[in-house]
Formats: sequence, structure tokens, C-alpha cells
Amino acid sequence: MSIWQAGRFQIDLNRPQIMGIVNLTPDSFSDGGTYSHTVQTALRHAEQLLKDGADILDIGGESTRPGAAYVSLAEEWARVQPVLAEVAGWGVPVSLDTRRTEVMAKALDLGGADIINDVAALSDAGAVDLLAQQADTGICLMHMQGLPETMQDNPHYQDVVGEVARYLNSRAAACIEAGIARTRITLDPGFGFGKNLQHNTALMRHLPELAAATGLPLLIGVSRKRMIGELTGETDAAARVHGSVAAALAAAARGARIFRVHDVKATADALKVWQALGV
Ligand SMILES: Cn1cnc2c(O)nc(N)nc21
Repeated sequence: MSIWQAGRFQIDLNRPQIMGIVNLTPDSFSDGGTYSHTVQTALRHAEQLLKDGADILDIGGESTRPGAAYVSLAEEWARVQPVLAEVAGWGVPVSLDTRRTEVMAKALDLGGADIINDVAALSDAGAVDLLAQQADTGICLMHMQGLPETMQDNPHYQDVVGEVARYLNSRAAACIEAGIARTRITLDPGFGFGKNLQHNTALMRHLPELAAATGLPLLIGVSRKRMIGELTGETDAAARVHGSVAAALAAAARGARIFRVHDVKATADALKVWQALGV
């Protein structure tokens, strides 16, 4: 049986796992209210994600979408701390989406993160050592070319699949050499993080090679992203649900195991049908 060792939990990767997105960036809530408003709204949203079938909650305080505004460490922590403190008691796997070692350390001290989901693949100073000191915190290592502010300006690769595979291999090797067990590690090609539609399409089509290159489970995030908009013509992110579900199934068919999504119910239903019918 293939499992993902994720802190208090051993997540069964023999069936698709859904990671529900809990964005704590004020602009992700319609009126961008105060933190307290955001916290309550976020907790209600997290509850709904679990009701809809999410296996994991992914909580993030810094938007890393292209061109996102800079968020200070203090502000990022102020956003995530109250939500982490609450959901830590809910008995479900909690993932913290951060690329800062100090924020990881605060969350781990709080006991509020079973997983560290890092779009920068633990490249911040001290991040690998910090996770190596943890007994079983799960890790997602994601590929990003450049930085959110500029990564979509003109992404370019000689061989996108090979370059992403080599990068993910090297980051996984750094973790393993530091003493982190393989069962704690998942990899993610980082759709939309320094990739244009051609790059994203190539990575999707070659997911089996990415999985085979390291033998580690793949986590993917395509939900509501620009690539879905480019393929469907949908400019409104909230209207990209159907395209996002189709992309999740395409990834599932090519071996992805964990799906980071906004639309949990739609994705959960589609994956159940896919698993049953093998479409
Ligand atoms: C935080 N975040 C935004 N997009 C993501 C993706 O595609 N993968 C992972 N692991 N995290 C993401």
C-alpha cells in the first residue's frame, strides 16, 4: 500500500486524495474584510470543503499567483495562525502553504501543520534542516521557474519535462540526504508557475515520466488556473470548474495522486466516477 506520511496521519495514496484550498489572502474573500472576518469566513469555508469531500486542507497566507503583491512574514503569519490554531483540533490533515522557513517553524511549533506545501521546494535557508528535525511532517516539493512577480513574463525551457524532473529529483535528493524519509515526500510540477500553455500541456502529457523519474507520488494543482481559461475561453476563474475537473481527471489518468482544488465536491464526484468506471 502506498501512503504519504503526513504528521499525525498516514494518507492512503491507493485512492485519489483531494486537498481543499483555504486562501487567507484578503482579496480571496469578496469584501476583503478584517482578519477576524477572514478567519471566520475561512473556517466556515474549510468546514464546507470537508463536507464536500476534502481529505486535506491547504492553508495559505501569501498568494503566489503571478504578479501577487508582496506579503511580509509578520502579515503572512498573522493571517494563518488563527486558522491553523483552530483547524489543528479538527482531526484532519492540515497542510500549510508557505515558502518561508520561519513561518514553517512557527506552524510546526504550534502543532498546526501535518504537511508543508512549499511552492519553492524548501529552498528558503534552513527549510530542509527544519523539516529534517521533524519526525514525520509531510512535504510537497513544487517546481517554480523564477518568482511569482515575474515568472509568467516569458517562461522558457529547452526541455520543460526534463528540466522539471531534474529539479524535483534534486530537491527530493536534498531532503533524503538530510534524513527525511521518502514516505514523507510528494512532488509537484507546478502548473502555471513559470510555464505557458505549451509547457503546462507538455507537463500534463508527460506526468507518467515525472512520476517514474523519482518514484515519488505526484500532487498537482491546476484548479481554476490560467491554463484552464486559455483552453476554455473562460476569463472568470470561478467559471473554470468544468475545465478544472477535466484536468484533474487527465492527471489522475496519468498517475497523479493528490489534487489541490477549489471545487472539492465537483472534483470528488468526478474522481469517484472515474475510479469506478476507469474512464
Ligand atoms: C499554493 N499553490 C498554488 N498553486 C499550487 C500548485 O499547483 N501546487 C502546489 N503544491 N501548491 C500550489
